[in-house]
Amino acid sequence: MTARIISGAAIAGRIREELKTEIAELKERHGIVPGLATIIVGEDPASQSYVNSKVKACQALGIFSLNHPLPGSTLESDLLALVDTLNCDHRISGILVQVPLPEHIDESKVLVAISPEKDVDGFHPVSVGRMVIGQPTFLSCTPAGIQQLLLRSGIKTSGSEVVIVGRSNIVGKPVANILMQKAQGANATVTICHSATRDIAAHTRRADILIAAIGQPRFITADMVKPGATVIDVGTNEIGKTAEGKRILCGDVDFDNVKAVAGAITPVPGGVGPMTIVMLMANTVKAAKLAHGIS
Ligand SMILES: Nc1nc(=O)c2c([nH]1)NC[C@@H]1CN(c3ccc(C(=O)N[C@@H](CCC(=O)O)C(=O)O)cc3)C=[N+]21
Repeated sequence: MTARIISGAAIAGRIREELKTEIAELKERHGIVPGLATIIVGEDPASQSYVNSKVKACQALGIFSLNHPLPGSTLESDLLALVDTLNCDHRISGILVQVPLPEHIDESKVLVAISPEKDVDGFHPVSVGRMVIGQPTFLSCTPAGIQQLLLRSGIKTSGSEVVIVGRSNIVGKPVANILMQKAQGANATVTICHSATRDIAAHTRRADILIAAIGQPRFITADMVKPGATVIDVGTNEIGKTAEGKRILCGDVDFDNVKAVAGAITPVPGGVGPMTIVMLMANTVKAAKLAHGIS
């Protein structure tokens, strides 16, 4: 058997088309242009490349965007002051501060400084809290993208065994919460594995849906996957550069071998990554509507 490839790139393309229509309507009927502000501190090339993709995605959809690249030596107080300015800027519907931040800046302080109404990343404790108790909120983009991938590929989560490897605040924990939620009928039975889990493979082999968000190239091998399972690969590990200096990416899943066992699998690149970006656009549109009382 060889797995069906779930193309995040294709599904993200369809969501982009839906958003384009919605954005054009907002402009025509209400004179509203959604706006996204991105802040990046320091010069990490991977972070710069993600932020560039976000800015490009905004331009393609008709979302106003402001990027603030700041030097790595930026003071925490200056970053907080910029967030505050953007909180008050009526052109800006959503604010994204790229993480990780340099060591001298307290990430949690910066994330709580973002107004929850503009928290399109869904990292503010208020957004996280609302998500956990199933209230309407901004869902963080990678977990929301995974949910859309499953929904739009016809993969049933209700009653399914979902096993997540990785317990980060930006992927593992939120995706677990979203998929176990009764709201929208997600209703999965969720297990989270991490570095202290005894016998990770014993858990992953039970998964109907296996989500790999570890940050280690090819961590999930074929023997860890139940035949026919759906495998979602959240990893974006840089394993080298081409002769032209382009990054070579590899997921957390040993794709070539796992695809012979799995029923469906997401590739890297072209899987979860493009979904993350399009869900950020969706959250920005949602923030603009909320700010203007349009539902
Ligand atoms: N505040 C904040 N919000 C984030 O959402 C956030 C962040 N910080 N920090 C870093 C992670 C990582 N992340 C990715 C986004 C897109 C791709 C993506 O589009 N990947 C392409 C390949 C891109 C390439 O070729 O470099 C793909 O998988 O097809 C990957 C990773 C968002 N993150």
